[in-house]
Amino acid sequence: MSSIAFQSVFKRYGAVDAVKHLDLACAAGEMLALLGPSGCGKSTTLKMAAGIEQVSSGEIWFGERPVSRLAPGARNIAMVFEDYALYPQMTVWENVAFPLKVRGMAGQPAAARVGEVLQLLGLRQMADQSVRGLSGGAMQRVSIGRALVRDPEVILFDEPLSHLDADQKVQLRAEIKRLQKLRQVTSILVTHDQTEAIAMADRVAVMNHGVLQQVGAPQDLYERPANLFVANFIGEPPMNLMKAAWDGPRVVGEGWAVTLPAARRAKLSDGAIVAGIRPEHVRLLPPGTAGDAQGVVSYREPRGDADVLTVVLDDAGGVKGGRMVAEIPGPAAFRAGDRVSVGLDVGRLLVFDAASQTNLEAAS
Ligand SMILES: Nc1ncnc2c1ncn2[C@@H]1O[C@H](COP(=O)(O)OP(=O)(O)OP(=O)(O)O)[C@@H](O)[C@H]1O
Repeated sequence: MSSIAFQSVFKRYGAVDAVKHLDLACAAGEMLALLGPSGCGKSTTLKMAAGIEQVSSGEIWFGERPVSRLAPGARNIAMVFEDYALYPQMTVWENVAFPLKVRGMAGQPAAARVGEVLQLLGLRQMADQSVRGLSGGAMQRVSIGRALVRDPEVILFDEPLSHLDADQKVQLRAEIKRLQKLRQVTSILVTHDQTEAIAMADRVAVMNHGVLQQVGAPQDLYERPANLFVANFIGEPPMNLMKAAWDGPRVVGEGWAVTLPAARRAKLSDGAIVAGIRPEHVRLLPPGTAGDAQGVVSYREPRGDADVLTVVLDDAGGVKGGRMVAEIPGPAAFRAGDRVSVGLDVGRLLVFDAASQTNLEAAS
């Protein structure tokens, strides 16, 4: 297995800069997810690794080997596509055996490899079936088998779960992760679905408008987003991001205020800020209880084990109250129209620079 590194990679389509100065590495045996909204450049990045698209400038390395000028066939990669790309007239066995056949591998060694991969994927019983009648999940397992069978250096997964039902998604997500770890195959996964990226990848690279925003372990992105884009993109319901200002050690927002510990405040520069707090770090208390804000519940969305409540804060200090979303264990004691006191977990409050949009503490 080899590592993959994108070194100052740039891709331009006419006037469109699809990927801008990408520096990103995926370690040998790691699964790295490329995550971002439609048009952010994640598919283009994957296609450049595959050799389907050429880089405009920069280099892609597989281990010590520069590959950006190599044809796809010379890169020793396998791809798993969202639409499975199987040969419909062939059986499960024939589809998985195909990459070996085109490389001239036949007889007992090929049969043993195909058999082992089918076993690994729980496809042994279906070996002689045509792939035509299979469920989406089974078809995708066949296509994963076809990718694994020849021990590629790298597997590139392009939205592999996007056509599957919710329960098949969950199953296959775990299956892909298990196989990837078992075989220690370096993998890049492209997805627009944060749940998928977080569940499957060792690290997640978040892109927007062709620019890498942050790369890190899922928990890092969740707890220490580098900027407002990542803060807003990761997490559901999204983080509360609220215009705020400094008043000494106090962060004052629209209808709320908290005091930061002196040591923390001392490290943060002055200037216009945006404060961020995740809904699960907002507490709702009975009205009149001391809190960081007071307000009225405007909307309650039950989510089974948790409820998501939107609170319209009271005006304070001559400033119109803003909105805040809280996620609390369900069923919540509060309903739309109830007055509440709002408590913020100040240790979890993030402070972003309003102009540069960067997390002031992640940057320091
Ligand atoms: N072949 C092409 N010719 C011209 N522009 C392209 C081409 N392929 C992609 N682009 C443009 O490059 C940008 C990045 O596209 P890309 O497909 O990589 O994004 P993406 O994040 O994978 O989005 P999606 O999930 O919708 O595929 C977009 O603005 C897109 O319109």
